[in-house]
Amino acid sequence: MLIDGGGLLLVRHGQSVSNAADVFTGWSDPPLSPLGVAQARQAGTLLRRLGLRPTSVHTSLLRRSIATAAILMAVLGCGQVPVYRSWRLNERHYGALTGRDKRAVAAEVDAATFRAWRRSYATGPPPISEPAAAAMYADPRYAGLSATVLPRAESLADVRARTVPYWSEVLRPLLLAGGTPLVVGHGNSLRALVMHLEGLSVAAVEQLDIPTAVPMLYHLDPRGRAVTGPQGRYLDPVGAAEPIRVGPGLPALSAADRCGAR
Ligand SMILES: O=C(O)[C@H](O)COP(=O)(O)O
Repeated sequence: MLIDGGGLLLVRHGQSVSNAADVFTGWSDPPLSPLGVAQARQAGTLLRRLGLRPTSVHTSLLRRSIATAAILMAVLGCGQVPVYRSWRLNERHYGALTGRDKRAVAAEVDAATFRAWRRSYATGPPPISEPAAAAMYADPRYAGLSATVLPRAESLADVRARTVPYWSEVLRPLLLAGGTPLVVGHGNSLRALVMHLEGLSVAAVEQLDIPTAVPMLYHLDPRGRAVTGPQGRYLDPVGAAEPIRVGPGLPALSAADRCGAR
């Protein structure tokens, strides 16, 4: 099956070593796990089979996003396209939970608090300490940013406030110009974007989990609103429903599956 035209492609990075270890990750910066690398390749293979060619790539400042984008684009073999990195696409800042084992945290607090920290719209986790924040933001990648945009913890509402401008000021204009921007984001930065694009209620977004490395595609309708195609939110709905996606998934590409072949 090939999909005509382009659109906005969103994909969560492949599994990181912290995801594999069930550790709160947020703005910490672990690499992809071997499974995450395989998932990124699989996502690239799917886009290639569907004939979808990103015209620009948008990542967070975190290497699991940057590496997933690089692997995926290498599989696509579409040559060089502009690549943009933005703190606005970073994962939700998990505050004092960053680096902590999720099961250990779950054992310390009641289930409602644990769920609120992970999935609620308005409640953020407890903030990271001042020294831990200072150490995190000493990293050169954050050097050009004002202290006012560097969080110590974020709710999903906070994440929405920083991701929606990236949609309206960067992604939407690219779509209107006929481009196919690819965003490689994170579980919660993508929940926030999907909430905005689909007009989800707070109750609906609190139920939403975004799987690793399953591409989503949105088009603009004649009124300029983001809509999904007939396949729904995910280009691989079966893969999206699997608790953990494991390769090989799709068969190897043949020479006929060259970038842009119809
Ligand atoms: O930052 C993290 O720990 C993950 O990217 C998302 O974790 P969550 O599913 O607990 O929000």
